[in-house]
Amino acid sequence: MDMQLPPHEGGKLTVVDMHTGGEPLRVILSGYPVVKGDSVLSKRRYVREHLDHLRKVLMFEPRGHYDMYGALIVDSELPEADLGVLFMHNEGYSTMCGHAVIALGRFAVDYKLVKEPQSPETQVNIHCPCGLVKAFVEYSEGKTGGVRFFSVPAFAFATDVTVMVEGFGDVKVDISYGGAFYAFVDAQRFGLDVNKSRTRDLVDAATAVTNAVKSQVKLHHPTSDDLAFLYGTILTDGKDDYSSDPTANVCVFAEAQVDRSPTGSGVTARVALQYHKGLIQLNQTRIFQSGATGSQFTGKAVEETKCGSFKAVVVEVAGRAFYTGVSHLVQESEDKLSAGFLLK
Ligand SMILES: O=C(O)[C@H]1NCC[C@@H]1O
Repeated sequence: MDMQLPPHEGGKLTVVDMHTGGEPLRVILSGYPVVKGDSVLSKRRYVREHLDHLRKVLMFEPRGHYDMYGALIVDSELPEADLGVLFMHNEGYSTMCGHAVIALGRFAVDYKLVKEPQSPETQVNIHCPCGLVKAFVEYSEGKTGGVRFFSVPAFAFATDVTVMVEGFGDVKVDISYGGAFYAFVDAQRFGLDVNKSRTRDLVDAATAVTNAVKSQVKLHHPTSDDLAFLYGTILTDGKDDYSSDPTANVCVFAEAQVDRSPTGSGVTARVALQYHKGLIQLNQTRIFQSGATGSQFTGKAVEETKCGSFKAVVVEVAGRAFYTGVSHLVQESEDKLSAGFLLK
């Protein structure tokens, strides 16, 4: 059978699809216009202002879905970076994405974005909007495997902040930064269990918290205003004291989007919070499990540092990504739904 598409007009984008712990990553291979801007952060602003229609083509139905996630590889202004990246999701463009870094580490080695791969690990420096993230990709006999990465400086922004959450009253939240800002709350506060409750109930509670924090707490980041926004809320099982057992969480980010993975930037922020509270020591590894799929990442604080006046830590996160396919996405000019749509 002929596997070519019949003749058609309109744009064509080629993508490689992957997943990390169940969370999708659609890596754009070709067909995306040149992104203007002299820094990764200014490129992020450029795509938001000029090319947002392509995010909808790539992320939304009928080619994607409500919870789709994407990565656009761009040039970086940092000499030590092997690649720059912009992340995209159902609402816009994030500043950090750990599950994507784990997938992109493999992708960069497999698609030869780094010079000579080294065994047992190949280093890939990925310039994310939040800063330079160093990833180490297992590499043996021509095959890539698991990936660990070192985060940008991560810090507890505020703990035990009381916010008024619609439908739930006063709720105490912690706010922490792991390349993006998250609010953290024990799911028990809402009578929920991150491993067992219906996803819809977890989403409703987390979204109410996100809305409350966004309207009641002013965030700031020492290096850039572009980083000073709340990306989402992470509901946890409350098991923050050190244990060799896994601790579970569910991350609801962007426009009520649910992460299937344990959330790399969320693990980073949660480790920074646990370290700040004296619940874990440097180099004590914890296992973080997704309440959504049961997939796991490990995380540990490896070094104390500073971010502006905040006491911060560098966090190492590790996980594994897999390829799921390669696709040519086309837009037929007569297709009225071609621009993309979402069902809420
Ligand atoms: O792993 C992460 O950090 C990301 N996954 C989706 C939401 C976050 O950006």
